[in-house]
Amino acid sequence: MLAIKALNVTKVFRREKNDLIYAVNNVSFEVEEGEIFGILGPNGSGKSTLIRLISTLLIPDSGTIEVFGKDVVKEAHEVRKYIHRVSAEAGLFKKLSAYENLLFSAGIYGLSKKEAYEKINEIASLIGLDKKRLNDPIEQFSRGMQQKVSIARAFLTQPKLLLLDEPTTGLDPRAKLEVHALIRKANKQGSTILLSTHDMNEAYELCDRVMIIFNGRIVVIGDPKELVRNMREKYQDATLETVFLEYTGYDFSEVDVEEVG
Ligand SMILES: Nc1ncnc2c1ncn2[C@@H]1O[C@H](COP(=O)(O)OP(=O)(O)OP(=O)(O)O)[C@@H](O)[C@H]1O
Repeated sequence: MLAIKALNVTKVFRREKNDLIYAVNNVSFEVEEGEIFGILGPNGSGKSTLIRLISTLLIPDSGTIEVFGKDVVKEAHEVRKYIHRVSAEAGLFKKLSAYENLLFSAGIYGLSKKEAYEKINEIASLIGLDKKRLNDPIEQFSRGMQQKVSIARAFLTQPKLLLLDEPTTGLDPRAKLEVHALIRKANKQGSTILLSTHDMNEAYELCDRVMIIFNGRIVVIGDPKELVRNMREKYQDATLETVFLEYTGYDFSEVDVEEVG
């Protein structure tokens, strides 16, 4: 079964009267159930907009998106049962402790208090969240720690589709690896994963397929290892970063570096 089927999706933002931004421009792609699917693209290329469309937070101007066969506009209520989205703005209650935030979410998802405590402790140790600090209010947490709490929240339940908008931005290298392990674990347990990232190593290691978007349009979709292999025919030491730069039209060899002194 398809986890996501997007067909000719366009989302336009109006800045001023005649100034239109095609944040997502006639995009079609499919994500198979069970995949870890990465969205890559420069700043402002439309990654977050696309994730917000899939998670029913925005309505497309044209085209359709189905999540496990349900239309994100006409059957938004059904779609919301399948998904959980994590984004950079952590969306936590700042005055409440991490525990309280997680218990609150667990309650919404119908976990008993006992189940919730067990789950929270398990996930906290998996992502290296200091247990001693779980009772501190979120506003006293660093950005990375807040990010970890919002990731922990996503793993309290087993969503059919996990939408992770730059889940590891701002995390230290160890925390990144811990989150990667958690993503793999959730995937093994049955969650399909869609994640956006600026970390090419992360995408290369984690994703079954990646999609690079540029100015709201898809420029390439494929297995990252295969994309790199193909690129090595042109550049011997190509990495996914080379693929990214090639497809998004950036060429650093053309940048003049001014020498000072
Ligand atoms: N609510 C909005 N109103 C107006 N323009 C918007 C809105 N949201 C996004 N945009 C514009 O749509 C385009 C795509 O933005 P989006 O946030 O989807 O990019 P992104 O690829 O997620 O970027 P980043 O990597 O910087 O997070 C940008 O030009 C952005 O300014």
